[in-house]
Amino acid sequence: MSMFDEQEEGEARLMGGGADADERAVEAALRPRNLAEFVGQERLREQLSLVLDAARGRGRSADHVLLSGPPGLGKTTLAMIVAAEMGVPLRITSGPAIQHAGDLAAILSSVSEGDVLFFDEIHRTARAAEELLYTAMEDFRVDVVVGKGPGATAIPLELPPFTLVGATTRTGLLPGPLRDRFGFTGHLELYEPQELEQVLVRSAGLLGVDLRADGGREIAGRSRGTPRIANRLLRRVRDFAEVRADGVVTGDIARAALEVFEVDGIGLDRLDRAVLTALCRNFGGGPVGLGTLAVAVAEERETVEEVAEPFLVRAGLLARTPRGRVATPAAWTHLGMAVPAQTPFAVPDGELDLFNTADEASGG
Ligand SMILES: Nc1ncnc2c1ncn2[C@@H]1O[C@H](COP(=O)(O)OP(=O)(O)OP(=O)(O)O)[C@@H](O)[C@H]1O
Repeated sequence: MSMFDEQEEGEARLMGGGADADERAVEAALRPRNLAEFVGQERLREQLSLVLDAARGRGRSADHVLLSGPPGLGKTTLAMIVAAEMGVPLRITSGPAIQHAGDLAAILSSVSEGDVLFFDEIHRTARAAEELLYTAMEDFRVDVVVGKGPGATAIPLELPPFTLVGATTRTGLLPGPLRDRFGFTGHLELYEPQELEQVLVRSAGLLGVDLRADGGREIAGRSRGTPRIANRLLRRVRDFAEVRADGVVTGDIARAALEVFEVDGIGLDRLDRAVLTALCRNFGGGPVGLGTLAVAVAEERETVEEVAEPFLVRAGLLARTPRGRVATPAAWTHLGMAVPAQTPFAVPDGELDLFNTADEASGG
């Protein structure tokens, strides 16, 4: 992986495997190019537009921006929009691409005045590089250490002012000093179905798909609050409509297509259902540690936590508690199982963590 890397696919599981280059190209083509085209996230859009207008008015580069939220909600898109709105180039790198402080120093020293540096998965940056980031962000300076041991000297390297746009799925994983160096922090929320319908209408227009209102409603309702998923489902429904029908995407066509692709009525896919099923069937509804749950569904902890859980929590099917993951009665009902007389879903006040992660004491 190069230090400046292309955006990796955060969520390719829907199609059962990595999205190929074509899929990525289509995704790129569907990205909104400016804030006006960006659907939803009203509050964040307003705040960001104020930050950018003010910076433009002062003729300065914008303050550093931190964007957090589950995959596929538009963090990369917003970073691109920040650069476009400021009329400056965008450079892209990511936490995992930076293994050593030197990697980061190389990137920072190649940044020009005003550039926007998009730093994806910033919470995964190596510790040694992180400290370099502190002075780079605050003082536009990096201290490059030359030599080793007692003879080592730090040579300060002045940087031109630039804007760092950091993206993370979990703000809580960022060390305080790093978080504090962002002048503006925005959290992206899962989208409402009506907003996803707007995303779909726009995408259908760009892709030349004949999407009817009921088709859009059906797809939006099964997109787990996520524009990336809405756009992917639209493409799969289009495949189905073209191969098995006349290409028009109606509600019936969308339902039939999504059944083929194993996306259920509320948008849960195979992984979501596997997590719920394991929780209800293997662990009696919990509480169970995240790690144990991840092993039970043969997935990485991060995938369960960052990809499956946010929507399961939002749908009221799963709760994160300090003692572990717990199924709500609705989970059994959704899986078509009888709700046990006593479910573990009796969470003391204040222990229910609906949107953030309470890493359970048991660790899992
Ligand atoms: N608000 C929006 N309006 C319209 N389309 C959107 C919006 N947000 C995201 N999209 C679409 O969803 C796709 C995914 O968005 P993006 O890559 O920006 O998400 P992300 O949050 O950076 O995801 P990850 O964390 O996985 O990198 C893009 O192709 C874009 O077209």
